[in-house]
Amino acid sequence: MTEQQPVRVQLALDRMTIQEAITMAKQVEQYIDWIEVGTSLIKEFGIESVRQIKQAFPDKIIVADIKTFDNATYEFELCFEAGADVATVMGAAPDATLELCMKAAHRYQKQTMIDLLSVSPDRIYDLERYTDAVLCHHVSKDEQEHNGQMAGQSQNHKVHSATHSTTTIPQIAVAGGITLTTLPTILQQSPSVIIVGSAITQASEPAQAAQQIREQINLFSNQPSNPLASL
Ligand SMILES: O=C(CO)[C@H](O)[C@H](O)COP(=O)(O)O
Repeated sequence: MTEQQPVRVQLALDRMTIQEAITMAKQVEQYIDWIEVGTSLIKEFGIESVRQIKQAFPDKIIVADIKTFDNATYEFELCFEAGADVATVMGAAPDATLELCMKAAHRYQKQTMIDLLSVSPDRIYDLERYTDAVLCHHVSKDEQEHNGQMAGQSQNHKVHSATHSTTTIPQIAVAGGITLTTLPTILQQSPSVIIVGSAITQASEPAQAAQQIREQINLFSNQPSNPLASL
C-alpha cells in the first residue's frame, strides 16, 4: 500500500514589492506549503527578493520562479545561494540547459521545476525522464488575459504519464488562474502542487481565500472518489 502524498499549495507572489510579498505570505502562511518568488519580483528587485523571502520564511519551501532559458548554472546557483529550495527552468529551453539545471539542483540537493509553457505533448513526454523534477503545466498570464484560457483544461500530462512503461514519473504542478471554482477539475488530475497567485493575492480577504482553497483540497483528498485515496 502506497501512502498518499499530500497536495501542496504554492502561493505565487507577483507584481508587488518584496515587503508586500512578505506581508501577504504572513497573512496566509498557515494555509500554504510553498512560497513562489514570482518572476516579476525577481525581474524588478533581483535575487534579493529570494534572499529576503527565504529569511522571512526559513521553514517554507521557497520557489524561485526565475524561468531560466540559458545560463543555467549561473542562474540556478544564484537562486540556491540566495536560499531557494526550488528553481524553475523553461521546458522549451535547449536540452543542455535542462541538463545543467538538473546538475546544479543535484549539487545543492535542491529541486528543479520545469515550466511546460508552450511545450508540445511529445516534448512533455520527453521531459518526463527528469523524474527528480516537478513538471509544471502552466497557462500563462497572457493566455489567460488574451485568450480566456485557464489551468485544468488540458489533460495532456495525465495521458502521457500513463503511457510510460516505468512507474517513476515526475511530480506534477498546475498553474495559471486557478480559482476555487476550477480547483475540483484540477484535483481530478492528481497534481502534487497547486500553484495559486491572483485568487489569493487579489482577494479582498486573502486569508479566507487561502483557507477555502486549503479546505477544498483537504476535502478532495479524503473523498473515496479520489483516485489516490485508495492506494
Ligand atoms: O508563473 C506565474 C506567472 O508567470 C504564476 O505563478 C502563475 O501564473 C500563478 O499565478 P496566477 O494564479 O495569478 O495565474
